[in-house]
Amino acid sequence: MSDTSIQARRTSGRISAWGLLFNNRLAAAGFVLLSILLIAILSTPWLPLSDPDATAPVNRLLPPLSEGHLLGTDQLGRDILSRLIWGTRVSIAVGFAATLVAAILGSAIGIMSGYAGGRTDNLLMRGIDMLMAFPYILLALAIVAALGPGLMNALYAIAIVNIPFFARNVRGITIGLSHREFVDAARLSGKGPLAIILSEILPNVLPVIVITMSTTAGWMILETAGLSFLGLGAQPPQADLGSMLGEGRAQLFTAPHVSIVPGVMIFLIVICLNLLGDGIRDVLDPRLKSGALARPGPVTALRRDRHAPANPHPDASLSIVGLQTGFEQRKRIASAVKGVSLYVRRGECLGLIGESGSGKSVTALSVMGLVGSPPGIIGDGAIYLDNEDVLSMSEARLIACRGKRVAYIFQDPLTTLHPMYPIGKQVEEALAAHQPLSGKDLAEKAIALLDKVQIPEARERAGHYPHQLSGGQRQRVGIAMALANDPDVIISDEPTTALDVTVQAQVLDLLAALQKERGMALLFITHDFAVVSQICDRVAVMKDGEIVETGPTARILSDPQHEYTRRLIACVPEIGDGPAFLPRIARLFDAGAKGALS
Ligand SMILES: Nc1ncnc2c1ncn2[C@@H]1O[C@H](COP(=O)(O)OP(=O)(O)OP(=O)(O)O)[C@@H](O)[C@H]1O
Repeated sequence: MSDTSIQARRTSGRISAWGLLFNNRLAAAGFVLLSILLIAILSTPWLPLSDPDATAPVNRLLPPLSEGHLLGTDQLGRDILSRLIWGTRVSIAVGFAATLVAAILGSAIGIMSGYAGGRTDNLLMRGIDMLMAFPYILLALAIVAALGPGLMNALYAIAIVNIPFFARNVRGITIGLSHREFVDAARLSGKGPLAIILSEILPNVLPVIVITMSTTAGWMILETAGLSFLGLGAQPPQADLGSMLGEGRAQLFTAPHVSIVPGVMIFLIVICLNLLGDGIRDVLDPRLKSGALARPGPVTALRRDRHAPANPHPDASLSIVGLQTGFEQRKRIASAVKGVSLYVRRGECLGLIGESGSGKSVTALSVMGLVGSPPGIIGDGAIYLDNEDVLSMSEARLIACRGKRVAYIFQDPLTTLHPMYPIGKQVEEALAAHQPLSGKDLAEKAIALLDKVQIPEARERAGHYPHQLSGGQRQRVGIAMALANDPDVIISDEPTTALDVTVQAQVLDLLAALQKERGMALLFITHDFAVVSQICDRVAVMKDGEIVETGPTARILSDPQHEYTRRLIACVPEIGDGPAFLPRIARLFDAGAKGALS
């Protein structure tokens, strides 16, 4: 099934959500078992069960499978099956109600606290801290002791002790959300705090609340059973799973079934809820489903039947031949790179240009096995570094090549630099990964590198954190880290896209100068022909996972052969274009679309 059809089915309604849920077999098993249980407890009044509270001393402690008593009887001769089903009904109702109360109150406190901040946050969170300062079961006992034993009071106690859990979770997420741009945009549009909370914050925290509820409901049922077990919840003769367990305790050795039966039921309910909770989390978080949050393997997975074509450019620093990389989606593989071949020689800069989603980054990441697996997989082709087949290297050797023979510079250094370490330390780390340096030598070399990439007052700046630098300076740090081990190949993935034009020009000049000075091969990914013309010797144009045209930059610019290349070049505005620029682009793309349809 394709990406879009999963997405379409997901947004079109419940079928896709059910499909995703049932894709997780354990969650599906939990769902089916729980549904059977819910149907049984909802139809309890109409089931042919004997009175759960009717005692019959002559029939006391009958074993399971006795006549008329499928699960036997307890110490007062009451039918265990009947008490079990009535008791499960009570336990689930109390557990779910407590979960709902805790979720509503806890989430409301969390959202208010996280959104308002300041004194409100302080006040609410100190209250929550006080609740958390007691061991929760002691707190529940104290609440029941104050309110008096009984199921309703047990429900209040369990709900209250679980409020902090929801409040803390939701507050953390709300703090993150309330500083996001879409919330600022809502403020600017004139929405009040309540409207922002309801329309912007709540929809974003709701999946987290539902996930937390589904994973804590089992706990709440256990806690309710615990209070009843201690005689503080359900009061005789009413049955719930905890009180049945407590009553069976005295017969644990003479008639173990009296306590084993409710014990097994508690176990089943809790395990089913937890499995279902995992499934719900998968449904609500598409990243989990696609494996994007799974811990990726150290190198991209390779298809076993991959065939490695010979290297047509053995003299090139980097040569990619017929590379195919895709992403596993359920039972099929969605191709992102479909047989790409390119090469870069020493001292040369190759521009890889194409529109968003054409597969440039996946091609670049495939070189060092950095496409996350799952779901990424290299299906075919070969990658040669100085004529050595990278995809046949051992995992350890490939990892050792990262940063040493091939280094990357990414688009947004604010996301790739560690926010908690000074930049000097981060450059030192890049150096120490491949060089036996330490102490002062390491620090001096890091400062020299920062100086090399023209960070002003490098010695002082080395102690600064990424957030204290401008975008251009951060990208210079990224370049310094890439240069740290004198790699043969640098792959830079849209390194200037996040920068304004003047800083972009400075960073490009720096990169070009360093590349020529050190004789490195540079694979420069961009979607901007203006940038290509400034820095690249040759250019490869990529569209829909394939290279459609390649050649020297000057030739491609003056005489593009492919329609798509022409359109990309036309996207570069020229001085004097004026208002005619946008209609010209629109006409070109209309013509392209018609061509594609005909
Ligand atoms: N983890 C993933 N799972 C599934 N598909 C993915 C994943 N990562 C990338 N893709 C798909 O691979 C294709 C190529 O993506 P890629 O990031 O290489 O594009 P790009 O040309 O670098 O675009 P941009 O210029 O926007 O960065 C896209 O269709 C994208 O949806």
